[in-house]
Amino acid sequence: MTRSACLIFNPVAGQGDPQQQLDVIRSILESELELDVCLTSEEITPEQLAKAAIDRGVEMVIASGGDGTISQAAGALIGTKTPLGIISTGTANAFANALNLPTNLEEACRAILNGETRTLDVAYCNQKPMLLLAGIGFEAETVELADREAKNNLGIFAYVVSGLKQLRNLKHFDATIETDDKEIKVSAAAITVANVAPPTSVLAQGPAGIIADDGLLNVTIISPRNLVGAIAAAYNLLHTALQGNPAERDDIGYLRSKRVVIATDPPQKIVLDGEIIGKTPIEVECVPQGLIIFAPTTREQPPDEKLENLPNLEVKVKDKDAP
Ligand SMILES: Nc1ncnc2c1ncn2[C@@H]1O[C@H](COP(=O)(O)OP(=O)(O)OP(=O)(O)O)[C@@H](O)[C@H]1O
Repeated sequence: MTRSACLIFNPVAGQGDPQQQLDVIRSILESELELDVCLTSEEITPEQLAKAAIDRGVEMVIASGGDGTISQAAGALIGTKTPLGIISTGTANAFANALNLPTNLEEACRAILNGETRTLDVAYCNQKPMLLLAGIGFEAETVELADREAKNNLGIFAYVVSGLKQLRNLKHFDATIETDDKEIKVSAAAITVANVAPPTSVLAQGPAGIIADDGLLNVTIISPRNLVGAIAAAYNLLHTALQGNPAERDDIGYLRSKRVVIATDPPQKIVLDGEIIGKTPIEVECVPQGLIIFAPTTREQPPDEKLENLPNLEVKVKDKDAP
């Protein structure tokens, strides 16, 4: 019997041609699914559309858009048995990158039709669904500067440009962090609470390995003394994350907890899965194994070497046994 699915499609996410993307998605998915296509608008959220789809009894919900769209659609599925299909067409696509999900349209559609699923932790941040992370301070200011116009003009570099602008404006705040077993007071420029995060979400990379199904949130606290310290801290975080090691500078701290409450003085902006949602305080609670997603279990690893087509290329393979 044909399975029923609701496709929630954000027509303004990312920089691609939405009509062409929708045509490709439909042509693949409609071969095997009874597909109900719902477009998001500024007023109609992915969460509302996903809730209505569940009420209609669909067997799966598929979200196509950026991290904001995917996170909000997932919100309606937390704690249900309805799986989420993910087609990333956004600017950063951090969720797909963190979980090694396909970011190519055709591959993403095939992964959904294959039907292999995986169960992940999710969280609620101030009652809103969180798949990736909540950023306080620096990251929120950076995301706010990278508005739709900047993303349309610069793509992913909109975040880099606004991050560099924001560095010149680095401000510290006092924070109180309450975890399952501690209350911590600290001065910081950025605090990130992550469920999952790709290595490019540098400010989340304090601990080694952010595990998507360990039932815990990862908190990274960054307190650089000045601009040079901030750049050095960001470099250290990226470098250690790519090597799978924890950060090791005195101005970076990290811890894990199932629930975290953070208050700041003065109040700081919060970015939740790519969208500004207001100001501190925040309360984040992990929902272990709260979401089922379609995910290929065996994906081809990307090659770790590419040299072909470089100008004047000559490659000589060394004899390992030679002295
Ligand atoms: N039809 C629409 N017209 C205008 N805005 C929309 C529409 N549908 C959704 N939105 C807005 O899109 C935003 C979510 O975008 P989303 O995160 O999916 O993509 P993105 O910003 O390109 O990607 P990323 O999160 O990777 O940077 C929300 O702020 C939402 O209000």
